Amino acid sequence: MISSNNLRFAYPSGKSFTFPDIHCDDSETLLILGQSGRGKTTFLHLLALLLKPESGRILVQNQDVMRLSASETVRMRARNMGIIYQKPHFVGALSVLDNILLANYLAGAQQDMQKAVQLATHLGFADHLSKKTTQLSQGEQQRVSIARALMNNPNVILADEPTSNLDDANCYRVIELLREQSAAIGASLVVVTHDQRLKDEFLNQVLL
Ligand SMILES: Nc1ncnc2c1ncn2[C@@H]1O[C@H](COP(=O)(O)OP(=O)(O)OP(=O)(O)O)[C@@H](O)[C@H]1O
Repeated sequence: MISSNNLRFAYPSGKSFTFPDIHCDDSETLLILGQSGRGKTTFLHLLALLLKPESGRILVQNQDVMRLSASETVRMRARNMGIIYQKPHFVGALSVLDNILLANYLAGAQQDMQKAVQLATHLGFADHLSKKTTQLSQGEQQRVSIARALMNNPNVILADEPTSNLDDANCYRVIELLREQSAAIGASLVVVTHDQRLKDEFLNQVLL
């Protein structure tokens, strides 16, 4: 589960935000909708513990993560959170497979080749595992991002605009995969987006 209360944040430039409280239980989904510039990525980066709020509280698996030290925060993120960034941030020199296995390495876990191949097969890019990520289409890269985010069976999956550059067919396919995969491991799935196509796809929604 993940929840936030009274989160406030300000960039050094002065732009400041007060975010609505959210709560997403294990196996539940939450859509955070907002137009461009409303602070969706900022909110997701706060939930992902990549930014520190001015005030407020974030609970992950009922643990107050604001109390963690810097190294505990890094460990908590790597082991318990699967993050699908707006831009995938792959390591260009590595193969698709090694980019996925990197998630295990960063979490200090054993590399699970079998799981990587299983996910790639399920997500439909097993034929591309030895390619470089730049050789893949945007839709394929999005699916690689999802596989990477799932490698450590996270408690929480956070996805930033996972469908924004995809055509309708790929948009619904990616959302279905995200929902299906997070349900399979009992994770909370939080999606931030401006993509109005997702409005009817999620029961729980918050507007920014
Ligand atoms: N590092 C930063 N320093 C200063 N201001 C920033 C920084 N990052 C974002 N902002 C500002 O904060 C506001 C919200 O940005 P954010 O990326 O969170 O919005 P968003 O809703 O995700 O937008 P989009 O849908 O266009 O990606 C914008 O006005 C942006 O210019």
